[in-house]
Amino acid sequence: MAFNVFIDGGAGTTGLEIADRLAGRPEFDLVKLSNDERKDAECRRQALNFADFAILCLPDDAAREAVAMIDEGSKTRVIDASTAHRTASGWIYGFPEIVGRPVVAGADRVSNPGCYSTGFIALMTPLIRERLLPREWAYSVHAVSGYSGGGKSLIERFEEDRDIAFRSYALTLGHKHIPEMQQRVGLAHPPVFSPAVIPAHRGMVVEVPVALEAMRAAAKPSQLHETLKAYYADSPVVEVAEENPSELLLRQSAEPSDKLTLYVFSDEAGDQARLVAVLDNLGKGASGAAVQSLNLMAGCEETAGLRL
Ligand SMILES: NC(=O)C1=CN([C@@H]2O[C@H](COP(=O)(O)OP(=O)(O)OC[C@H]3O[C@@H](n4cnc5c(N)ncnc54)[C@H](OP(=O)(O)O)[C@@H]3O)[C@@H](O)[C@H]2O)C=CC1
Ligand SMILES: CC(=O)N[C@@H](CCC(=O)OP(=O)(O)O)C(=O)O
Repeated sequence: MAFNVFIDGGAGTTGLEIADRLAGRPEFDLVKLSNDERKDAECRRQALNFADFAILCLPDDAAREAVAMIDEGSKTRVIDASTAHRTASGWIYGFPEIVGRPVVAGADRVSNPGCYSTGFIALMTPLIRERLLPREWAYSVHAVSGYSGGGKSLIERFEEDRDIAFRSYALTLGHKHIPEMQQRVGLAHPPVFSPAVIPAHRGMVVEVPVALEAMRAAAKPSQLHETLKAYYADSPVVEVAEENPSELLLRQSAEPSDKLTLYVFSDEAGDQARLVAVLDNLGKGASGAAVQSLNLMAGCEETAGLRL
């Protein structure tokens, strides 16, 4: 028998991409609300309680409201794509490579990682756990995202104003992904985060520069690379590049992808490195990650429906 899946916010950017990845999957039946019903509280409440799985693709407040609509003792299991529950107790962080596949598989409340956080956490967690980089350092993170990362409103803005070549933002600091970056990696200080948007629909580069010599790190870049490679050796989604290209490009024509690729670039002496994650903000950064968690929770093959 198929599982009933309700995507609350299913008409939005993340929701539509999740539906695409579930299309043609006999294990899942989508519970659909009409355009008139999709924001009606009673229709949503019924769908949320009827579903085996509710995937929330909503702004944070609406995601909190949706969780509150689920009756106590209801069988509904939740995957929340918003920021609302990423550091909340009682929620499992939906990053199977980091928290463990069985942990996600057995969870009833899963919070999907933020897109930028996905790149940062993937790069940093193995290296901090192995004590190759210090927890106490004040790290910086630089990133660019395709404009679909800002949902329908940012898509509209970039598609109307074709003159924007680059948009740096979060200039008062304190971006909403910082708490999950710090907490999940276990850092002593919040990283300084500088995100930007480029005129491409999708795609993301997240970079952490590490001054290995200055921070007296216990490792050279080759060890960082080997450690990441060993950590993700059994992952069908995360790959660690064997060869370093001379440049990294995001393409405006990029197709959806659920892969996450990690690089370690360094100088010849090995005193400095640039740790870089390349992903699709709508893939492993959002919808692909949600489907990966759903697969594990439903007992399906981890990568079913993913674009790898
Ligand atoms: N886009 C991305 O790359 C990523 C997004 N996310 C997160 O996923 C969530 C969804 O984002 P995204 O898909 O980009 O956003 P969109 O703005 O594209 O979609 C949000 C959808 O939610 C609907 N909605 C808003 N309020 C309500 C409500 N009260 N009841 C029912 N539906 C509602 C909107 O309706 P309407 O169509 O009428 O506006 C819209 O369809 C957000 O929390 C976002 O931060 C996470 C990682 C990456
Ligand atoms: C380009 C852009 O605007 N990106 C979004 C983050 C996208 C994402 O990961 O969303 P959530 O953390 O909300 O789930 C932002 O910086 O707010």
